[in-house]
Amino acid sequence: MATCSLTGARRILLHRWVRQLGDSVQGPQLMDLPGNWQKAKEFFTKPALSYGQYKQQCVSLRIFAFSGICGGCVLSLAMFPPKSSYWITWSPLYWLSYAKQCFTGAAPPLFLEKQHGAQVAALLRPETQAPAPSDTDVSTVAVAPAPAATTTATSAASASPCSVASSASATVLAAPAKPRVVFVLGGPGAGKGTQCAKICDAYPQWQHISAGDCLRAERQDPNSKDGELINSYIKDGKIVPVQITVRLLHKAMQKGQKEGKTDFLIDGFPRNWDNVNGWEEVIGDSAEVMGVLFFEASLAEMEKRLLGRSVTSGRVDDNLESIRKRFATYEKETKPILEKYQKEHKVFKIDAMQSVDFVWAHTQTKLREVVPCQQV
Ligand SMILES: Nc1ncnc2c1ncn2[C@@H]1O[C@H](COP(=O)(O)OP(=O)(O)O)[C@@H](O)[C@H]1O
Ligand SMILES: Nc1ccn([C@@H]2O[C@H](COP(=O)(O)OP(=O)(O)O)[C@@H](O)[C@H]2O)c(=O)n1
Repeated sequence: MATCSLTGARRILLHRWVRQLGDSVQGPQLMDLPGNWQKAKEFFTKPALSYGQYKQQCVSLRIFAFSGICGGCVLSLAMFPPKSSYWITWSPLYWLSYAKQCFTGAAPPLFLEKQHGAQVAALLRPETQAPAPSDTDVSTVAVAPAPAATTTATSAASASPCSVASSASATVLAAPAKPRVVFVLGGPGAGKGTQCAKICDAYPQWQHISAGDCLRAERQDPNSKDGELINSYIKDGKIVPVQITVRLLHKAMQKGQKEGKTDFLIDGFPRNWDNVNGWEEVIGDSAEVMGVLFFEASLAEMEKRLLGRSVTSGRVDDNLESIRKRFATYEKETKPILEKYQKEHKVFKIDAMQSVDFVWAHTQTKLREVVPCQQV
């Protein structure tokens, strides 16, 4: 009995103590959101008459303030993501496409599919590198005296296609044995040229060669016998016969090599089977095709961009009629080419619908995957 009344007295004391601390608020349960919302609103509309009421209003308001701030932070992170390539690689926005790639086979293979070799002796004596390239054959350039490929590795037989060797005291870095090529594809106006220009600005070993630019330059040449033909093909959004295109690409690569370039972005090529076969015949094994950067954007977005570009480009094909024809050619002829490279695990997709800066960050990440041993 005595114990019982002692417990009762303690309870009353404790209750009073808690009340003085202001913890005895009475109101809706935490999960009663409508009730809490009512109380939270009262914070602004109905001044509290007691401390208990005031505390309850604060507690209710806190629930909405907390979720509002957290929600706002998450939303702003999604809308204005940090410009870091790490974020772009691992952002939840890309999880779905990565999961898809696992099943469609578009992901790059985990293990090497072919053998890569390197002349270790030559690499350890870089001063004995091959002479300057000749005018006629891309394949004659063994090691260009250019900005070297710039990642260190532990072995010359490294999995990467760069020629890299290491010795006990120092690591010798050398340019690749063959010129390395990355094809850049995507619909007209997807932003291929814009991103290629950024790559070349940032990394001097790269050269941007746009098939379209080569053809337009050739068309302007009064001595060219192909000028008229090129003009009519471009106007109609059709693909120019590959003999013409690949000759111009080859010439541009040779010029780039003389200037010390080792890596080439071949933009807008190959656009159909004719292009693929022509490349194989003329360039073939003399260059190493590392992969395809594919800029993916909707037709509506590309049309909008091309119409924007038409204001200043002065291009005969930047008008609605030619644009639609180019889209048709892209859908019919270029997409099957992408499938071919996809089967070879060589396609590296980039979401080109985002802002230029966002696409640029993603491009750098992908370029590192295509050419793993270079400094990008
Ligand atoms: N990510 C982007 N967002 C908005 N506009 C872009 C983006 N990338 C490029 N553009 C613009 O779209 C137009 C087409 O870009 P361009 O790089 O010439 O495309 P492509 O070489 O694929 O035909 C240009 O006017 C360019 O400034
Ligand atoms: N490999 C190629 C690339 C371009 N071209 C022609 O050049 C035009 C312009 O190509 P481009 O790459 O400069 O421009 P976009 O269509 O990418 O904006 C194409 O529409 C084709 O007519 C070609 O015939 N073969």
